Amino acid sequence: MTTEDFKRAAAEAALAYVEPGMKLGLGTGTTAAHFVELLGEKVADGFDIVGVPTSEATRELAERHGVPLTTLKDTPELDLTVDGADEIDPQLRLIKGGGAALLREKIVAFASKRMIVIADATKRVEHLGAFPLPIEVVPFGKESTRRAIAKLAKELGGSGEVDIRRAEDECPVVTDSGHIIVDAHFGRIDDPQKVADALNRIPGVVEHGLFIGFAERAILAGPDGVFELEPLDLSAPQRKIA
Ligand SMILES: O=C(CO)[C@H](O)[C@H](O)COP(=O)(O)O
Repeated sequence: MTTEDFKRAAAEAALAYVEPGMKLGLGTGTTAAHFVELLGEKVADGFDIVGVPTSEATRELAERHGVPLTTLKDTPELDLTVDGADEIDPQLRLIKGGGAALLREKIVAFASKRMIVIADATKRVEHLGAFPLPIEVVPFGKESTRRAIAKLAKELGGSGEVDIRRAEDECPVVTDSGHIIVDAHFGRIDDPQKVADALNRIPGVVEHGLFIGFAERAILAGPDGVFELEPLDLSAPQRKIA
C-alpha cells in the first residue's frame, strides 16, 4: 500500500464520526482531500451534511464532488472539523500549515465543537518541531517580522532559520487571506504553548501553525493498520480499528 492509500484509509475511518445533519469543517491538504471526495460519495447516496471549506482549493474540490457548502457567516457554529496535519504529538498537539491554509483551518476548527485529525502514520511524532513551523504573516513589514521570528526561534534553541515560502515561480506564496507564509526552524519544541504565546506577541504574525487543544482524536493509518489516538493517551496508538 502507498502513502496515498494510508491517507485514504484514515479519511474513510473518519466518516464513521459524521452524522446526518452535521455542519462540518472541511480541512485542506492531500489527506483532507480524500475525506472530501469520500464525503461526496456519501452525499450522492443521500447523506445530508453541509461543509465549510478551509481554503479555496477545498472549496473547489468540494464543489466538484457535490458536497453542499456554506460559510461561517451563515453557519458560525460547526459540529465537527476533519483535517490533516504535518505533525501530531502524543497529546494531539499539531503542526499545521504545510498547505498554507493554517489561518482558515484554525478559525474553522475553533468554530467547531470537535476536531478529528486524519493522517498517515508517519505524521505521528514524539516531539513537534522537525517540520518547520508555518507562520502566516502580514506582507507589510515582512522582513522585520521574519527577523523577530528568527530571533525568537534562536532564543528557544532552534537554528533560527526562517524562510519565506515561495511558489515554483519563486514568488512568495500568498494565502487565501492575502498574507505570506514563513517556515520557522524552532528545533525540537518542548513547550508548544510557550512558542505559541511568544509568536502571538509579535506584531505582523497573523497566526501560527501550532494547534494546541484542538484535536479530540487522531486517526492514523500505516502498514500496521488504522489506529485512533486520543489526547490523554500519552503512549503509542492503542486502539486498532481496522
Ligand atoms: O495544514 C495543512 C494545510 O495547511 C494540511 O492539513 C497539512 O499540511 C497536511 O497535509 P497533507 O494531508 O497533504 O499531508
